[in-house]
Amino acid sequence: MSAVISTADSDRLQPSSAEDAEPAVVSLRGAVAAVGGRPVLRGVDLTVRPGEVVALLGANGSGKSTTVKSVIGSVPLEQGRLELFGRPLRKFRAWHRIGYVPQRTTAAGGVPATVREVVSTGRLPQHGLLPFRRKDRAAVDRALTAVGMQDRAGDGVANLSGGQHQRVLIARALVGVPDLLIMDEPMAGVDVDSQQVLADILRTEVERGCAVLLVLHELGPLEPLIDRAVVLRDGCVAHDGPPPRGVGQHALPGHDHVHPHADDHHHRTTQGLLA
Ligand SMILES: Nc1ncnc2c1ncn2[C@@H]1O[C@H](COP(=O)(O)OP(=O)(O)OP(=O)(O)O)[C@@H](O)[C@H]1O
Repeated sequence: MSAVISTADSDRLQPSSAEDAEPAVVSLRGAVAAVGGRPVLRGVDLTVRPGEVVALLGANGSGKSTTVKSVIGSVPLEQGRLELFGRPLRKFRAWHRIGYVPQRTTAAGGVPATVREVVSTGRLPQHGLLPFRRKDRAAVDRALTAVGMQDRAGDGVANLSGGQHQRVLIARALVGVPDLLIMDEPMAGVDVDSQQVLADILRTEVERGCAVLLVLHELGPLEPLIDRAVVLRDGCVAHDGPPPRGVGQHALPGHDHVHPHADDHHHRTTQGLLA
C-alpha cells in the first residue's frame, strides 16, 4: 500500500532547523487513491505541522474528502506514503491524538442516541472496552461545555438543529483532547450564529496548540485562523501556500454547491481511525 519514498521526497521530509525537529502531524506524499474503482487522488502532497491550521479547498469532486479519509486511514493509498506524528500509517497506533469530524449528513438524525452517548463514543480510543471512569466522564462534560451543549446532554440527537448536531460531532472529536483535529466541511448547513460559535471553539483549540486540518467550502469566519491553504484540482494540488484572501471554493472552477452529500458510498476500509 505504501510506496517507497523517492530520494527527493526523503530530503523534503528532513527537518531544516532545530525548530522544525518535531515531526509533521500529517505528512502525505504522492497520494494516489481510487474510490469505487475511479481514480480520485492523483499524487497529493499534504503537510500539517504541529499547531498549524491548514484549509483544504477545491471544487466539488476535486478529492478533498477523499484526502482526509486517506489521512485517517479509511481510504487506502494505492501509491504514496502517509506518516502521522512521524510514524508510518502501518505503525501508527495513537489514534486518540486525532479528533475527526466527518462531513455531516442527515442520516445520523435517525440514530436513537443521546447527546452524551454520541460524545462519549469519542472517548473509545482512550479506554477501549474498559468501563467508563470518572476522568472519562469529566472529559465528556468538558467537551459538552466547550460546545455549549451541557444542558442538552440527555436529549436525543435526532431532535437537534443542524448547528447543534455539528456541535455534538465536534464535542465527540474534542473529548479525547486531540493534537490534530480534522473537520470535513464543519460549516455546511450551520446557521450564522452557530458558525461563530464553531469559530470560537476552533480558536480555543488552536490556542492550546492543536493542529487543524479543515475541508472548507469557503474560508468565511474561519479565515483569520488559517495559516495555509491547499487547493485541490482534479485530484492534484493546484496551490499550497497563503490562503487565497476573500476567495473561497466558490471562485474555483466546477463549484456547484451540492452540499452536504450523504456518505452512502462503500469505501474499502482497512486500518485507521474508523477501522
Ligand atoms: N464511494 C464512491 N464511489 C464512487 N465515487 C466516489 C465515491 N466517493 C467519492 N466519489 C467520487 O470521488 C470524487 C472525489 O470525491 P470527494 O468527496 O473526495 O470530493 P470533494 O472534493 O470532497 O467534493 P465535495 O466538495 O463535493 O464534497 C468525486 O467525483 C466523487 O463523486
